[in-house]
Amino acid sequence: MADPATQLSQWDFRRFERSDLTPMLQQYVEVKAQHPHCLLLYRMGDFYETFLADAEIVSRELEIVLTGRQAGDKIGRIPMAGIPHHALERYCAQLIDKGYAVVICDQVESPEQAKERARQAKAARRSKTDGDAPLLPLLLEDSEQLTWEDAESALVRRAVTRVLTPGTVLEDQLLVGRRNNYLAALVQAGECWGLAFADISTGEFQVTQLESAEALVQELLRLQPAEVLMSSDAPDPLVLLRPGEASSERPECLPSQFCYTLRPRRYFELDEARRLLLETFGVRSLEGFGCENLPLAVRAAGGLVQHLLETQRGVSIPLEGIRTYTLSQYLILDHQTRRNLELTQTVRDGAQYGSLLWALDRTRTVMGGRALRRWLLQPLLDIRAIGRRQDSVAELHNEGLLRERLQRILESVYDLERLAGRCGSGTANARDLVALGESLLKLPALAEAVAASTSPYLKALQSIPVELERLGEKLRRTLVDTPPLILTEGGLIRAGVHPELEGMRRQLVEDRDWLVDLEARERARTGIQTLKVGFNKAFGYYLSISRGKAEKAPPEYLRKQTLTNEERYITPELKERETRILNAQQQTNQLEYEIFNILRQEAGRHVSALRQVARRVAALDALAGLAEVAVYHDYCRPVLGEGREVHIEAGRHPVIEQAIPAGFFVPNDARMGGQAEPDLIILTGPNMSGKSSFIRQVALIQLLAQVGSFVPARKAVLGVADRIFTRVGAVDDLATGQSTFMVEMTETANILNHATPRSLVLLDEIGRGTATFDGLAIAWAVAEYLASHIRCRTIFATHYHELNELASVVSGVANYQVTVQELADRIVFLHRVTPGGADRSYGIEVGRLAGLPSSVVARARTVLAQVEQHSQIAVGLRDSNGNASGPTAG
Ligand SMILES: Nc1ncnc2c1ncn2[C@@H]1O[C@H](COP(=O)(O)OP(=O)(O)OP(=O)(O)O)[C@@H](O)[C@H]1O
Repeated sequence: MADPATQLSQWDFRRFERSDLTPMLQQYVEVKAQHPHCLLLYRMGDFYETFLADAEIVSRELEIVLTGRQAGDKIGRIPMAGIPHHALERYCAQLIDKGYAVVICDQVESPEQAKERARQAKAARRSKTDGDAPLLPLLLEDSEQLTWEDAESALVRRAVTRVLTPGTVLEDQLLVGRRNNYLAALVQAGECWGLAFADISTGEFQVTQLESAEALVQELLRLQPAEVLMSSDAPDPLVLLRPGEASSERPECLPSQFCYTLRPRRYFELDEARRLLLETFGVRSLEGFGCENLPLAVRAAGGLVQHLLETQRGVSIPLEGIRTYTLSQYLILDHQTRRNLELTQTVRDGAQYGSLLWALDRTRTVMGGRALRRWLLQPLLDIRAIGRRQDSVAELHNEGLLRERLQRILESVYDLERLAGRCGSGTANARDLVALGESLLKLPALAEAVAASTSPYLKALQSIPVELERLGEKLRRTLVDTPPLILTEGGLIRAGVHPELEGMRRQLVEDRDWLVDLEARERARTGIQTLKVGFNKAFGYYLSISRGKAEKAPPEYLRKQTLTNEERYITPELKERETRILNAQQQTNQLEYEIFNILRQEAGRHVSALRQVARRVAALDALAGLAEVAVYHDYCRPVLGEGREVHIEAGRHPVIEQAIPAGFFVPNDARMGGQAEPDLIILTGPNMSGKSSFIRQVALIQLLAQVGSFVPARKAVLGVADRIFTRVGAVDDLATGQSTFMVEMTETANILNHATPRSLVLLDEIGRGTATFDGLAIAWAVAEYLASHIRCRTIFATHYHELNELASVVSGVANYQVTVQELADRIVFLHRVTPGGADRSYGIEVGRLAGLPSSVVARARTVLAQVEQHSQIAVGLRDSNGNASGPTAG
């Protein structure tokens, strides 16, 4: 059998005999052994150090210098890389972003405490043994010579204080403000899956059960979780599969682009999961959460909570109750559709600029930004819920001054949702509490502004819980405006807040004044005008006299240090005062920290109320932004009904119209799905005329309407759609090794298998990825199937003009074209959609515009003329009388 040790990398910690390592590295390896798959950041003074293989990874990933450290006589130097403690969050953010889990091991006592402990231990040993133990040849953390045993006990005690995995971070710097950070957990049983996901920074926690791996993958792609937990036979320590990492543990159906964490199966057992959930939420049954009878969902949720317990290390689990949902509550958008419609990022470069979110996001708070993003990715089906959002957009649209007033207030509201979470988990720092206080103090102004409002989302903010106002006031009253980040060095609490603190501070001032006076007193007494009082870390306060005057130093001055130009002295009186000052300073800092802690706990007790208000503020912000866009870009309120019609008058593409100069966008109508109207539109037109833009525009208007937004049109009456499907463009899916055409056909098959009469289907150039005749044949058959079998509303953009024949064969099909104007030497794109079919593509014209050499353009024209002359494609679909033949009945 292969020796497992030989498979370990050169610097794997498991290769080393612990007793060969220095005491400090033994301590390190002990901690590392409990977290073998995580990067261990080990606090040493002002640095977090990494050693061995971790050091190599960290230095490579963070581009920091790889140094070395002596690890013991037998081992020699080992790799080491460190980051300054104040930059911890920034560097952790980078590591987590790259899919690593990071364990923070902190010093839990000061070096002085450790030394004192060691001295006592040494004294105790001395009194027990006769002779001295052999002395260590090197000087360790102290100037005293120590034995190995002493050195071990002199080691500063350290403990793991945090385990950071991509889905369990709470720190501001580790999160993206305008995006949720989801931790997901999966449980599989046959075809079915349980899915739980939570954003622990905002407290959101949802569960569902899904009937196929395909549905699960679509949900994962919507959520884009930072980390996915999976039950496995893996051992207890965390095993993280970084994005793209191959592993037999991950079922093939799951996309490799996420970071997966393997957890033992017992975390996901039903009884254990249920028990943990009941205990965590302090309830007697899961019925209130709606998941009592959804065992897979419960198991996933239990595994998720168990993971949090392990990574949060005693920090209370900052989750609200569980919300159970089903996919059928929302408009279903598959991943391809969200991608094709460029809802949150563009296909070309993945940027937000140029996406629908970019065009619509006028939010003033990051939580408003998160809400809008969620809404766009998950539009609604319930007309009443949509109506509530529309009513609020309408009020904010009509009341411009009110909207502007609200938005001005929102500009100074911080991320209440996440601040609340950090208070609840006890991880908030003083700046967080100041931001929380400032934000809370804005709420009364919001409430006052909406006092007379009538729409639901505005009315929800009319009354602010009085305890939150009081909390805001208290925070402002107690904390200084810009407190330091470090909580234990004072400077947090305002003057005049706490009588005991005041007394201590007064005493400190008096003692310091005594020092200032001391300088004058001693100068007068000794007659040395250059005498000064100074301070340094090594030996505290001292009196300094220039070398020339040193002989005049009084006898009670004890020389402590000689420098080139000065002598430094101490006196018993000075030392006594110094001890007093340092003790007083420490006690003051400690008291400040205690006052801060009590305040933080008090804020933490309001976490639920804070989050509820935060969610309302976020929704108001998102709606105000939608209203602003509606005003500035002249959107209308769509009328939504239970019917199937898509009636859009003078519709525009919300993104393109903002990207091109004002007034250049040509509005177009769309009418389908109503009485005596087509269900399927065949849209032809030259290249570059605007076919793709038109079909996307129809989809986006439908989607925006179901988000509750106004839409870019003069008028819109729309039936609620259950799904929107798009099949657009041709992109190789290199990741899964599928060809362009295979991807196209897979997506088309998905549409044909899942579309219903209530769906809206947008197809762009089906069949283009294969030989012309095959492509045309497939396009024809697909269009025919959609029109005559599924009868969903479809727009089918194509260059196959032959498809225009379909309208005369199948009822409910109509032809539209995007028109161009043909001038003597060029064509002008009118971007106007009109009834009728185009018979030319002007592809060669577009090639000429794009700069093809003129000889190639001329040759293409000749070839086209010949091909057209001999083409019989459409003829084959006609019967002997010249009529188009219909689909076979079936
Ligand atoms: N209604 C419109 N008003 C103004 N400009 C438009 C309009 N529709 C489209 N455009 C502009 O025309 C360009 C081409 O549009 P689009 O890509 O939709 O054409 P297409 O007909 O799908 O072309 P192809 O067949 O080559 O894919 C777009 O980049 C857009 O800027």
